[in-house]
Amino acid sequence: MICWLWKASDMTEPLKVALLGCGVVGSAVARRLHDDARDLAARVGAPLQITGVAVRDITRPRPESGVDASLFTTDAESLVERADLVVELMGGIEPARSLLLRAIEHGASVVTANKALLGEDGPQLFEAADARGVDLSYEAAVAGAIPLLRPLRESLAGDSVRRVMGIVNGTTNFILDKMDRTGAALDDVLAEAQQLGYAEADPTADVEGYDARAKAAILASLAFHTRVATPDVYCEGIMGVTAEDIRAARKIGLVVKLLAICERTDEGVSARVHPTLVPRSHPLGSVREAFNAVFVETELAGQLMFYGKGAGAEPTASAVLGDLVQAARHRLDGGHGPGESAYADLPLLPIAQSQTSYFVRLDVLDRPGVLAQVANVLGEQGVSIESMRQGVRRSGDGLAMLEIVTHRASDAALARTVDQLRMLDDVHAVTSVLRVEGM
Ligand SMILES: NC(=O)C1=CN([C@@H]2O[C@H](COP(=O)(O)OP(=O)(O)OC[C@H]3O[C@@H](n4cnc5c(N)ncnc54)[C@H](O)[C@@H]3O)[C@@H](O)[C@H]2O)C=CC1
Ligand SMILES: N[C@@H](CC=O)C(=O)O
Ligand code: NA
Repeated sequence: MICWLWKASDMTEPLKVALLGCGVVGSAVARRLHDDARDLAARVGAPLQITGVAVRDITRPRPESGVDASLFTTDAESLVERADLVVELMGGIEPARSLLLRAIEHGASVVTANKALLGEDGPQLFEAADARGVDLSYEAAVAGAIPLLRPLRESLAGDSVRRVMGIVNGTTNFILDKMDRTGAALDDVLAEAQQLGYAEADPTADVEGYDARAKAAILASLAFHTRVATPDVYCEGIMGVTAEDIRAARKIGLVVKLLAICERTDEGVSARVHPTLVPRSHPLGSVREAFNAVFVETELAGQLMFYGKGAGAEPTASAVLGDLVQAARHRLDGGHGPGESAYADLPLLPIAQSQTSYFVRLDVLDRPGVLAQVANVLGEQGVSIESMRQGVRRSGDGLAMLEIVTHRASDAALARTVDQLRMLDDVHAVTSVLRVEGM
């Protein structure tokens, strides 16, 4: 027999929850608030009552959300003024920012999954939440369901993070993984990712790396106690990754992943997002489909790995609801969680100072002395060669293909090297330059 410890008489007044947006994630959150109301109330100590859901069109039926049609409204402003807890799942910058600020001003704790907004305007929102003494929580904004931000904010608060490196965009991982396994074209795979609900409404944010860039800004800010905004993050998306790059990488045991890499060195902190080659044997190399995985390296804990679903309605709803329950508990206790921590204020380093290995592919004239010329250019720039391999092109055009993997070098040295290689008469084209990590 199931014995419920919770009784209606134990409960305080319901906490009023306003939901902003009822799309992929919003409707999954609403559905769980409805279906799991009893459990959630027992965990919080008070029922969570949806008092309204802001949508653009109240006439559209949304049976999947389980929300009573009378609760849909287009008047988001007055909805947030009456709420104890506001969950923003509209996405975009405006009106999400104004609505969250308005909610905070009226004393509500807020939960959001909106990395675009946090990456752009996190400090303004944090300052408002700190000043009002309310929670601003956003676990779903980075790596969806994976508990990652709370560990960085709370569990690792006594440690020093040196590096955060991972796959934080499910759509691009889905695309790159599918291209790797099937040789399919990027556009076909993207359409599938959109159908599965992984891609942003405008998938440019995924494929150009902007989504991962905003997440990298959030991660670097939390990890290094330093404000890092989206424009501070170097960003290259996956649109330039060709089937040929993927095939060439496969031949030498590497796989292409879009990585967000946040590092702390003696000089400062850096954050970058770019397609990266990693060994197939590396834990990030075996992350499939839309899964996310993030490595965190700290001084005391050493290496930690976080893995799970970074996108999709229900996984994202899990993180949103976790934040909501925590904010509701704080509300009942009269306290709030940690606010922004940016005390370290470390210098932000340009991409030119980043150190990594590189994979460079060239089409060269197939004649004696070419290898020596190429090796000479790398040597002059202080870029050391890890391996060099020559392949034959099938086209019979007198060209050979040269693939070089370097040891770690600065981005600036590599850029100079590529410029010099392009100037050699025997180099027909530099067809690919990709960074390599985890070797
Ligand atoms: N879909 C996913 O897997 C994940 C999404 N997120 C984030 O969650 C948020 C929501 O994403 P989705 O649910 O996927 O987007 P969506 O596009 O499915 O849903 C957003 C909803 O908000 C509504 N909306 C937009 N502006 C509005 C306004 N001014 N007033 C009323 N309603 C408005 C839209 O009509 C739409 O129904 C975004 O910030 C996104 O970045 C975060 C992690 C994963
Ligand atoms: N479009 C994003 C959704 C989650 O943030 C992704 O693909 O990871
Ligand atoms: Na998360």
